Amino acid sequence: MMIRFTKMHGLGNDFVVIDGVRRQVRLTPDHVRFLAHRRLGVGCDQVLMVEPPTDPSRAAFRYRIFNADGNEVEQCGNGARCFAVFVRDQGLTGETRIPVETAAGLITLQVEADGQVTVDMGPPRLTPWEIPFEADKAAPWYTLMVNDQALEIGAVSMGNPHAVLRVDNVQTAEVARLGPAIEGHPRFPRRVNAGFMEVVSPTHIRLRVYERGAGETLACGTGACAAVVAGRIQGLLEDRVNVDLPGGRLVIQWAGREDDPVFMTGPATSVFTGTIEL
Ligand SMILES: N[C@@H](CCC[C@H](N)C(=O)O)C(=O)O
Repeated sequence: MMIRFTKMHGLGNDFVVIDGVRRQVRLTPDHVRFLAHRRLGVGCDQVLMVEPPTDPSRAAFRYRIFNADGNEVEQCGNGARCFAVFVRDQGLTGETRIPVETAAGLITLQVEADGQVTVDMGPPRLTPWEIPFEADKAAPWYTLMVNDQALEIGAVSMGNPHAVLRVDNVQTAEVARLGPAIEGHPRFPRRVNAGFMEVVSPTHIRLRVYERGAGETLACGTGACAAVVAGRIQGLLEDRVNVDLPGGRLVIQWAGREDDPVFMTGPATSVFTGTIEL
């Protein structure tokens, strides 16, 4: 099967985006791994599939997310912004406010006048069973034993699971060593995205994320939201925070109550389009 795709990125977190609205496309895990392969395929951190909604009264689209390892996952913040630009560029909608179904629930995107996209990611989920994370009750931080090392982590779901570790300096953080060990830690039964957060001030953090199923990426939107939520719960951050990732800056806002939605603002870029045989 020959498919058309658009290569996009959000601050360097890159995607192969496929229109599954005009033509039904069924992707297997092997297809995803091939598309994501940086030598044999197109190359990306995630494959995004845009589809018709299951409930047209709530949203015009559903968008699905597949990690480079072939697994389908619940949520992707940078992907959401790229999805919004994709459906407009493809002429699938002329709206600037776009509600969309994801595996983690409905989220709403707003395309701003300057081309940036603000996403209402919904409220964070903090109870351990919702993340999912093995712990007796919700707490601002937990001690996680990793290779005989006790790490203090925050645990947050933004629809997908995140562990957030505070570090003194993101540049020297042991992302390559600790990232895979946290990702596959047995207390996270569905594995986890591992964020390494340096708090510069109450309104500014630096962040690197070792993503579940993709490895370290240049940016992670849900990771930025989770880091701000974890930092705010720990009393370190204010309600509007600039998050500097290796690929650039996101602005994250969270008023701080458990049912308050998290808002993420940042860019989304189209790089090229192509066709590929699956
Ligand atoms: N890059 C994404 C997150 C993609 C999914 C993640 N790797 C997971 O497995 O949950 C983002 O920008 O949020």
